[in-house]
Amino acid sequence: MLRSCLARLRTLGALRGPRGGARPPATDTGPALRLFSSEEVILKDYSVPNPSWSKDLRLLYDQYMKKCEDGSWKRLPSYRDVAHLDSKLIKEEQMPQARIFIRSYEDGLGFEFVMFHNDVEKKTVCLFQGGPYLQGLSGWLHGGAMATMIDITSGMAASIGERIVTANLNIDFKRPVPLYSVVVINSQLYKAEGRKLFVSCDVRSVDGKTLYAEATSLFVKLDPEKSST
Ligand SMILES: CCCCCCCCCC(=O)SCCNC(=O)CCNC(=O)[C@H](O)C(C)(C)COP(=O)(O)OP(=O)(O)OC[C@H]1O[C@@H](n2cnc3c(N)ncnc32)[C@H](O)[C@@H]1OP(=O)(O)O
Repeated sequence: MLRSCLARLRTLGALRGPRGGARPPATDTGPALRLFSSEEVILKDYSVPNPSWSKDLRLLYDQYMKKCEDGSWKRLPSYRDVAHLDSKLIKEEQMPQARIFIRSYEDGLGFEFVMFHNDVEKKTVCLFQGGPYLQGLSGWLHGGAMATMIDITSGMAASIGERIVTANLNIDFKRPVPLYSVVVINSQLYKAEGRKLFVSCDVRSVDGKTLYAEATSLFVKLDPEKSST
């Protein structure tokens, strides 16, 4: 039953959620996507403010929500469980505990972020605050955590709603990122060539003055004719 409902929602695009639009109601848990009124399946959208968000993150969030008002930018909702439900690669009943790892920490401990997408400019911006469980060297964010966020943000710039994978990711780490600080990840699709999507990305401080990292990446659209396993 759930599978058929999800398939229907996928067709309607509902699982990708309300991209942008009206500002979500400010609640402790954030707005939820109710799949069916008759079923207890509610997906919580995590890309809205929670009490762990710093002032910097909230201010930037408000600035980008303003940019959404004319429709040029859309806030991208983010769910904990949707990817595996929405994937044709695995069967959800085989991996009931699977979750998206960047959403698997409790509020404030891991990856706090929200993404905004501009479809005309092919840009995705991620406002990211790294929590204490992402520590690498003392007091700094682990480079792998940064790489994860660069990957996901670049992937969104490459293609929203299509089945793509990262084929190649090159990162120059320029400065260590202090734990708990907010950074702005700017990514842009600059070339599409057949199934290949090329994205550039940089990571900067909130004031834009500090360049933390630069990256380029290649995403490849999965070929439905080929087996991915
Ligand atoms: C909805 C938005 C989602 C946003 C988030 C997305 C982020 C996802 C983050 C991930 O964690 S993805 C998981 C990590 N990545 C993988 O597991 C990918 C594993 N690799 C593969 O599955 C395959 O190698 C791949 C699909 C990338 C390519 O295999 P295919 O057999 O489909 O294609 P093929 O090998 O024919 O390559 C297609 C083109 O890409 C090129 N290519 C593939 N891999 C490349 C590579 N590594 N470097 C450069 N070019 C590469 C390849 O040369 C070729 O170019 P041409 O068309 O010009 O001939």
